Amino acid sequence: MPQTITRGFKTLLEEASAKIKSLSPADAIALHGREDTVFVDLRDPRELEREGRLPGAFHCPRGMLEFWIDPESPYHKPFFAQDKTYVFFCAGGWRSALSAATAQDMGLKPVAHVEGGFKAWKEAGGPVEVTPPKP
Ligand SMILES: O=S(=O)([O-])[S-]
Repeated sequence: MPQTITRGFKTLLEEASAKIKSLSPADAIALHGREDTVFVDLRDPRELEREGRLPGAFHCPRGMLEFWIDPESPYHKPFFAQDKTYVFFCAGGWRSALSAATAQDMGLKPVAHVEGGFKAWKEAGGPVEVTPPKP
C-alpha cells in the first residue's frame, strides 16, 4: 500500500518558521564575529568542501543535533552549553529552520536561522572560507 504523508515538508517548514526567529542574510552578516553569537553549520561535510565555509562557524551535522545539544546525551558537546545566541544555517534555509525549531523546543535559547542559507549568505557578500581541495 502506498504511504500517505499527512504532514509534508511544507507544513513542517511553516510550523517551524512561525515559531523561530529568521534572520535576513544581511542581519546575519551583521551578527557575524560578535562575542555573544555563534554560527552553527548543519550542512554535510561534502557541501562544506564543495561550497566553502562560513568563517568561525561550528559544524554540526544535522543528524547529530539533538544528541549534541542535550547535556544528558553521551554525545553532548559543550559548544551547546554557552550563554550565546545560536544562529543555524544550512545550504538553503530548510534544514536550519527545522533545526532551529527543534533546538528551541529542547530549550536552547536564543536561537535563529539564516533565511536562504549559505547560498543567500554568499550572494549577500558574507565572508566565505574556501577549503583547499584534498590532494
Ligand atoms: O536544507 S536546505 O535548505 O539546505 S535543502
